Amino acid sequence: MQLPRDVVVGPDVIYDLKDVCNDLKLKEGAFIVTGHHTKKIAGDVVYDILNECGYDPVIASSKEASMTEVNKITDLAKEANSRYLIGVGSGKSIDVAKLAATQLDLPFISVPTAASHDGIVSSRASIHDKGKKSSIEVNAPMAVVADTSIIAKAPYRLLAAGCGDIISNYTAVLDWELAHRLRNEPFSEYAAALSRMTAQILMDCPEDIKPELESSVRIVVKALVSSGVAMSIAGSSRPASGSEHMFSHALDMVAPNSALHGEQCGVGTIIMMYLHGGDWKKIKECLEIIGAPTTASELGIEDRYILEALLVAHEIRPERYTILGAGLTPEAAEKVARLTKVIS
Ligand SMILES: NC(=O)C1=CN([C@@H]2O[C@H](COP(=O)(O)OP(=O)(O)OC[C@H]3O[C@@H](n4cnc5c(N)ncnc54)[C@H](OP(=O)(O)O)[C@@H]3O)[C@@H](O)[C@H]2O)C=CC1
Ligand SMILES: O=C(CO)COP(=O)(O)O
Ligand SMILES: [Zn+2]
Repeated sequence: MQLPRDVVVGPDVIYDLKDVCNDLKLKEGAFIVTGHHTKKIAGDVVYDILNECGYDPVIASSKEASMTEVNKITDLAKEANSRYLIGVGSGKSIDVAKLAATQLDLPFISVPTAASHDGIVSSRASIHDKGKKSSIEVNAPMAVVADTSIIAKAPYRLLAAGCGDIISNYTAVLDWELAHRLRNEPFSEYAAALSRMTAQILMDCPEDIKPELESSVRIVVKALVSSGVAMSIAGSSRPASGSEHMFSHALDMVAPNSALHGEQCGVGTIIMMYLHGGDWKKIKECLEIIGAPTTASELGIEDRYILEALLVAHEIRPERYTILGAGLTPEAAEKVARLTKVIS
């Protein structure tokens, strides 16, 4: 099981990065991967911290989570004789750095600027290749440095999306239990309990999640870390990714303008909870209190793409058995989307 060795969460902890690197015996040879917006917000700060230590860092921006970008970063880091990689930014930058580090068999440090999903800590990377997005098993970050002052200043939409990704653990675990019962799929009680408890903590206090509040960011980051740990224990994303994630991955494929990963997973959780016969109204209410989307129009996605995604979601990962089984009929897809008020 791979777990981060250091997880540092709190205000201004970006300035503890030097101590984290020293603790991990990582000094010279840092390669920083950041995003176009997040370079100014945190990438340059990380560069300056390591430069002042005389660690001679290299910094590069990555525009998308694609295999082309991963290979570009891998080549640049190889040329620079880098000894470790640091992903500074949101999901895209972290995934690119994580996979490049794995390809080079080098340590990786995650410095998220937004708490938008549990990829900030997990041993998975979501990468586009030849028109298809795949979730790839990679080395887990050696350390996670989550500066809650920086994350609190990120657009609130990103934090609300992170909550959707956490709440989706409910239906992911229900799907996993179903696959265990019907298909004898290996199941970890411990990973499932941790994942469910993580979602429960958030569901118990949705009103504590508010814009620009450092305490809200802390709740969400800690939950994302727990979700990542649950996936590491399971050795797969099963505890945090079920039918609701398949729906989100399907939306990424069929909708011309997809929304944020966590936003789509939150809406997917409402629908899949209905199919499981669970309390979908509670999920919807909780997302509404947080200020995360609960309808197609709030996602900025036309109703017809929601229906299309529901019809193909079961094909996304045929080996992962879920409540979607062999797929919904068009009538059933429309019924569930209307009853849950996701489409009108
Ligand atoms: N590895 C895993 O397990 C998982 C990976 N993913 C993947 O992650 C990606 C989505 O990540 P997500 O974070 O939702 O979205 P993005 O990575 O697309 O980031 C959204 C935007 O927010 C910006 N941003 C980030 N932090 C700040 C900040 N502090 N202030 C202002 N702007 C900010 C980013 O800027 P910039 O342009 O600088 O990046 C970017 O433009 C997808 O590729 C998805 O597949 C999703 C779930 C799990
Ligand atoms: O997003 C994830 C968990 O929240 C990762 O899951 P996937 O394996 O579906 O990419
Ligand atoms: Zn997710």
